Amino acid sequence: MFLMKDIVRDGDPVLRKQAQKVKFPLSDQDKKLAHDLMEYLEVSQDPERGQELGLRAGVGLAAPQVGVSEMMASVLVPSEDENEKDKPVFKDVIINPVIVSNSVQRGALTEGEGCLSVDKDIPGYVPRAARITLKYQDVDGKEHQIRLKNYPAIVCQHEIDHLHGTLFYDHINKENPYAKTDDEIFIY
Ligand SMILES: OCN(O)CCCc1ccccc1
Ligand code: NI
Repeated sequence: MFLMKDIVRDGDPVLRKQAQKVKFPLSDQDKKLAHDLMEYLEVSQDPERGQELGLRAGVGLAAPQVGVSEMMASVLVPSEDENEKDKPVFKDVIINPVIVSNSVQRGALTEGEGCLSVDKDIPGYVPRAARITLKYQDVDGKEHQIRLKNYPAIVCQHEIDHLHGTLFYDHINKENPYAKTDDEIFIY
């Protein structure tokens, strides 16, 4: 079980490295990593258990954030309404993910982004592709190619950035953090 003490913070070089492709079939170590990356999200999103363990809630967690420079990240975007808890909008461990295409249209979260590896709040819009076509392998090595939009698309781009050594604030406009072009959509 990962705890906050296991999460690498900004400044550690592992967060700025290009992660290595994961080989299949997964080693026992990689199987455990995939499980633990998803377990963190599930527990951190459970109010009682998350609080009890002092976890910052997260909708994604990339292997480099726990010091493992491999192309693997968990994503768990819960459904908006509470009583649909067991039907998340997107839930999977994405391995060797590739964004095969993205919309010209950009999108950003109105409240900006945060990161479990960045302790301070960094305000500003994080412009991303509004829609993406994502190709990845799951823990069984099965290839998936899916189209994502809105929050799941934003989260997956945030996680895939981690695998290439990019952090969310790298995308924030230095001159005007809230600069927006007219065709940008805003989510949430
Ligand atoms: O890398 C994931 N982690 O730092 C948790 C935060 C995830 C996240 C937060 C806001 C927008 C997109 C993704
Ligand atoms: Ni992050």
